[in-house]
Amino acid sequence: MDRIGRAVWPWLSPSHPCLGTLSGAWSRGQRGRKHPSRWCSGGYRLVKRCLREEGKGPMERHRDGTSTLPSGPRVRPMSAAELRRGEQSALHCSGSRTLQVSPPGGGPDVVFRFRAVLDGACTQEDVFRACGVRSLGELALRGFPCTVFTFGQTGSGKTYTLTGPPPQGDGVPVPPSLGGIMQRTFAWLLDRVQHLGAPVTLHASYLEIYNEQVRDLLSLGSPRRLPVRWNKTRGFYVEQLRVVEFGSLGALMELLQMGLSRRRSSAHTLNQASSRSHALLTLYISRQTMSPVDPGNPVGGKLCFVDLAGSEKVATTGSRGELMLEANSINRSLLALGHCISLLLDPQRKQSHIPFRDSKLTKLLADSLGGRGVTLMVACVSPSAQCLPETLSTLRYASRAQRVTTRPQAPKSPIAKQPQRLETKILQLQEENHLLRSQLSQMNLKVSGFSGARVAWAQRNLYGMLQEFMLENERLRKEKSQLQSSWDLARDEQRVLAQQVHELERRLLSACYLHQPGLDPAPPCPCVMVPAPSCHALPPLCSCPCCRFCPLCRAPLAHWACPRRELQLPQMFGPKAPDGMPLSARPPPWAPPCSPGSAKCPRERSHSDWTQTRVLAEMLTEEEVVPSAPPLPMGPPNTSPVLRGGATVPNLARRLEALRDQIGSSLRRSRNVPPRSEGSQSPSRVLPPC
Ligand SMILES: Nc1ncnc2c1ncn2[C@@H]1O[C@H](COP(=O)(O)OP(=O)(O)OP(=O)(O)O)[C@@H](O)[C@H]1O
Repeated sequence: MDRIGRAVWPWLSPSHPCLGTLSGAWSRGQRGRKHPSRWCSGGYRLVKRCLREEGKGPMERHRDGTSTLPSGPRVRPMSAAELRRGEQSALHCSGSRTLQVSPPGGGPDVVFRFRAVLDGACTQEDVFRACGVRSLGELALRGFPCTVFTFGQTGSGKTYTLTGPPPQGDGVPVPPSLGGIMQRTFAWLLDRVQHLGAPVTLHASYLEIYNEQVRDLLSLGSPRRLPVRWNKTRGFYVEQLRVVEFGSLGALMELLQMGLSRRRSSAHTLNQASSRSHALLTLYISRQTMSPVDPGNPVGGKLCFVDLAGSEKVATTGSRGELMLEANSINRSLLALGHCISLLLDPQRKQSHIPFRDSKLTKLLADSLGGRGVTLMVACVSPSAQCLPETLSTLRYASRAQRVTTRPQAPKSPIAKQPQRLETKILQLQEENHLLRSQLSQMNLKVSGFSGARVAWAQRNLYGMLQEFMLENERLRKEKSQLQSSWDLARDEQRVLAQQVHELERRLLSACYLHQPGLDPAPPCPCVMVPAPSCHALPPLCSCPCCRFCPLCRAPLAHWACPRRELQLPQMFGPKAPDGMPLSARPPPWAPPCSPGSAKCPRERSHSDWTQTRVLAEMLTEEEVVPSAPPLPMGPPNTSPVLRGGATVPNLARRLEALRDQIGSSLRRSRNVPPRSEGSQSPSRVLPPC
């Protein structure tokens, strides 16, 4: 279906004075993308709402989600020079949307259909209201990059449409009634900003592209050449371009006048003030949003006005020398621009490479033509029959531009990007779920492929394994409780050893107190020990000083475990101990007393029980324990057993030994016994060798 045929021009009412005449403007938006469904449709809704708020009617929306902006041409009136030369008008308007081109000399008419046309009778205010620049301003305030540019033949009224007539002298401003789209947009924008209720920061830059060189029209000195760069985030941009902040309409107008006065222009046959460069004035709008979702996040939109230099036939304009060089440069860049637009318009080649790098102009307009912004293009044509070829070319472009579909993209804040990340995460999780499900189904298939006997066999095996695990757990639980009880016993023994030390100290004190010279010496100790390797690992039971050393090897004795000891003790106490308990089962004297109600009386424990408990306690504890053996006979003087974990056992045995020495010497002194010499042997100690 022909889109031109079903398109409507919603901006103009039937009673509008422009209808029925030859005038118009057309606009286009950004290029479509390969996957339209992935694009944010908020931009479209926003544009639609903006246009409705403006009372200009909605954009047309197509089934594939794209939309088209209103479009149409504008024709200037015949100039005084053309009228003087007696040139005829070749353009006629038939109806409100049809522009008819009648070649002089009786050739076939060419009919163009647009949504509307604007003729030379339209005032600047009519053009401003009709072309929808205010809607673009609203979009720019919401963060869209928007562009308005005029194109057409030289002398067709591009600069007049944007900025009004050329200034008559230095510093003489254009009368407000003749101000173009730019001045009116500035006034509207600043008025709109004041009523927004949110802080808005405005900046402006102004540059021209002259002979493929970018020059800063707002630079502090003379205009200088600036390079065009590209990076991933900004796209194409002009490096070191001066961007000026402004806060009032007067300041912005001054910037505009400054740029216009610096812009290159020359006179030729068709225009006495012909622009020799493309000029780009950009307003940067930074606005703090009041959105509860993303409060305070600045929205950066921009509104760019592009006044293109006009295409010209050198033969017609009579350009020579520098003018001809400028004309060639202008035509080359316009050709590159036309090529890019053609590719963008062609649905077959829309996805192919667009050669934006062919010229500085297409580089700087790349975002407007193929990015996410909204662009309004005003096609300016001359009614003169002498300019018919250029007029036809411009109208054909305008006609093709109507087929451009727009897909405005709403600006995305960092918070708006969050759902995108979450969406990616969800996709990853879904893939993982899918993988797991497929693995599970494969396992089910394998199990279902088993025969009944195999399934029974597997069940039996699993049951057996389960029983094994349960038994092992039970065994481990028992071992743990045994270890716990052993640990408790070791702690008890620690306490008992400490009590032994305390008892020895008490005896030392009492011996010193009972020291009375003149008493009979005590009988020699009847216990005679035989050194044995096992004896050295056991603590001495008897505190008698004569029992300290083995009579043969002179090593310190641990004689209470020596079997010979029990043979000798009956000489003193008879075959049984005084309490009637066998000696082997007799607990050491430092064993704690029986506590009533205890499960097992410690004094009923056998000697082996005590020994095992002591050794186990040494293995388990890393804390300070009472040593279970006397000092090693052959070791270095300060050698002490080392526990697990590196802790040194406190040499309490040495302390016990010293205490025994002191007790013995005290007793000897009290009984007048001469000190024992190392070599002397008591007669009672003459025993069979061990
Ligand atoms: N709608 C109009 N009403 C009255 N005068 C107009 C209109 N459009 C253009 N003119 C006049 O036509 C002349 C050429 O206009 P203008 O300089 O804007 O053309 P242009 O397309 O910018 O040319 P160039 O490309 O060479 O810069 C100017 O003197 C301007 O005042």
